[in-house]
Amino acid sequence: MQRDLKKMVLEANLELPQRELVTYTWGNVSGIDRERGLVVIKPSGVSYEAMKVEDLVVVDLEGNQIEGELKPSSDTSTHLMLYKAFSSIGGIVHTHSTWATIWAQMGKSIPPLGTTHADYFYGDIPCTRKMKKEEIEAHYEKETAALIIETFREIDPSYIPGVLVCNHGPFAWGKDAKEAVHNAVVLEKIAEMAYHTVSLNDKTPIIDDVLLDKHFLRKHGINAYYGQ
Ligand SMILES: O=C(CO)[C@@H](O)[C@@H](O)COP(=O)(O)O
Repeated sequence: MQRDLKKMVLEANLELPQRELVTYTWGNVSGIDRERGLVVIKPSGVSYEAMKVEDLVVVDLEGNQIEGELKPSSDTSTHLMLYKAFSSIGGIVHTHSTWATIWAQMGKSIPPLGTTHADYFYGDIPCTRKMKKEEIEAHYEKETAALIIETFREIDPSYIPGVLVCNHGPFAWGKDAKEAVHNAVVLEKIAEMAYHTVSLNDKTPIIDDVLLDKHFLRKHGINAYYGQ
């Protein structure tokens, strides 16, 4: 497995505590080598402070362990199903970051209330429906992915690079593990600002489509002109 992919996935995992998106061993980041059909993911339950590149686990898209001595993240099945369903993504992160988890526990999608949101998410950051008892009792991690895929039936994941799993927490993604964590950091900041905005004025207007278009498309559209 390419060492540079492993290095990126390690650095992305280490950024979770650095950005205060996780506590203890919560959360996980993976990255995919689509040419080889292999995924690098964090080992389960290992402290970030002690994590080394050789601790990372490599699995194929069926979940067979290809490299690594440790057990892969307990959320590995969720990551694998999302890679299969969303062909445009190259990295996935799951956290229990405080403000995004508050919205997930409320079971509420985050509406676009400002241009910060519009710069990264082309509309609501959706919250999934509640998971049914029988789904929880089945293969929980696969059912979590199925819930996200169901929520994105009509949504292009490259326009909305994140989701809130009801009663659980956020997942975010990007073209690679580094961008997935960037989107997770932004999702958390948007969740915090939206929470306070709605607390101050629960009738706060969502932004007009024209402003949503302006901000999202100047960064992500075919005629994007943001940055160098
Ligand atoms: O969300 C959860 C559990 O719901 C995970 O973030 C957390 O337990 C981390 O698990 P792993 O260490 O990745 O197996």
